[in-house]
Amino acid sequence: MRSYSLIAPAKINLYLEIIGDRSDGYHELAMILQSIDLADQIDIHPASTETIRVHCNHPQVPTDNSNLAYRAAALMATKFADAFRNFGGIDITIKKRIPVAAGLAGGSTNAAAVLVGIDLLWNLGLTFAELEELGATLGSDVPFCISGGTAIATGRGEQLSPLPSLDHIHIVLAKYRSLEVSTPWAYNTYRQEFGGTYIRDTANLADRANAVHSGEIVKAIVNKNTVEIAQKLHNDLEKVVLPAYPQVLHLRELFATQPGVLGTMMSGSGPSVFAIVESAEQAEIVKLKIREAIPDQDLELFVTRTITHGIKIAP
Ligand SMILES: C[C@](O)(CO)[C@H](O)COP(=O)(O)OP(=O)(O)OC[C@H]1O[C@@H](n2ccc(N)nc2=O)[C@H](O)[C@@H]1O
Ligand SMILES: Nc1ncnc2c1ncn2[C@@H]1O[C@H](COP(=O)(O)OP(=O)(O)OP(=O)(O)O)[C@@H](O)[C@H]1O
Repeated sequence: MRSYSLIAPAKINLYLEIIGDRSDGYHELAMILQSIDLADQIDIHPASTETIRVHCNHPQVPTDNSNLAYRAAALMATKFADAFRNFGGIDITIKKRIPVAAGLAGGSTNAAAVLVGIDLLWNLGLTFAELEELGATLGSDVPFCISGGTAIATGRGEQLSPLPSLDHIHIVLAKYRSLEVSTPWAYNTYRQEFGGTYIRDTANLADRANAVHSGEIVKAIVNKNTVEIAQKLHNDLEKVVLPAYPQVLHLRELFATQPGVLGTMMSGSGPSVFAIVESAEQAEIVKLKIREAIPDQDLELFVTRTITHGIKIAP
């Protein structure tokens, strides 16, 4: 039986609006998610015994059953128990390049790759819709990570509507290695501070979230107007993360003053911050300028770009 090597790209949030409280404890969201060319590699090998094993080159990533990739494999083993028995175990190796706990969906994209990889390994022939439904049980960002590209995400982030893809928009991305922001903390703090302004009627929640379809940033994406997209970036979670993490606020302000930067925003629940930049050359210059201003090697800097795909087989 063959092995599969998969590319699992990170995502950034071009837009994240918190609409209100849901009865299941999650928040109703209106988001625009975008895949970027910063990716982990996931190798999936068949194993001789009925076990699931995860290996990872990153010390902060657990390899036990708390790893999201492990949980994806366990889900497939339970749902497709006959195939698990017939084909045997699964050995997963994660080559981590995506910064961990960064708001870039690192764990989610690993889980997405495992779902796609096991579907191939066991010849299950699942559709994207079926894989997304399985992915939604693992985490809100997992369904998007499967197909990737550019998409509106509503509900708790799992309801997707594809947008025209944005290729080759130049991005500079920064993250302090030692800084982690917990996603539950970010949402819970937002609820405590801004919960008073929430809409609580369920029908209304979905209507409000769907208003993003006719929003200005979507028009800018449809028109492929990078300058306008950069001006319309938005993330409600900045309201709680920036005041609590002065280093992130500083990064955000530093990016905003660099020549060639069209717009800047925190991604997801942070703490990574990205900037949309005019050209590949400008991106290298911005990266250099940020490094000059913050020589601390704890700050990781990446030049990347938007891409049009999610999980794919490595060339
Ligand atoms: C911040 C984002 O990454 C933006 O894309 C996502 O909203 C979070 O996606 P994720 O990490 O896949 O999130 P999940 O694993 O589903 O949820 C983690 C925690 O975030 C909070 N959460 C998440 C999604 C959502 N719509 N409302 C929430 O309140 C909940 O406290 C939940 O327990
Ligand atoms: N495969 C994995 N890759 C990275 N982290 C993982 C993985 N599985 C579990 N984790 C744990 O999940 C935590 C969050 O890491 P992750 O990189 O997924 O965050 P994130 O990018 O903020 O996710 P999101 O944007 O979906 O909220 C880490 O602290 C780590 O311990």
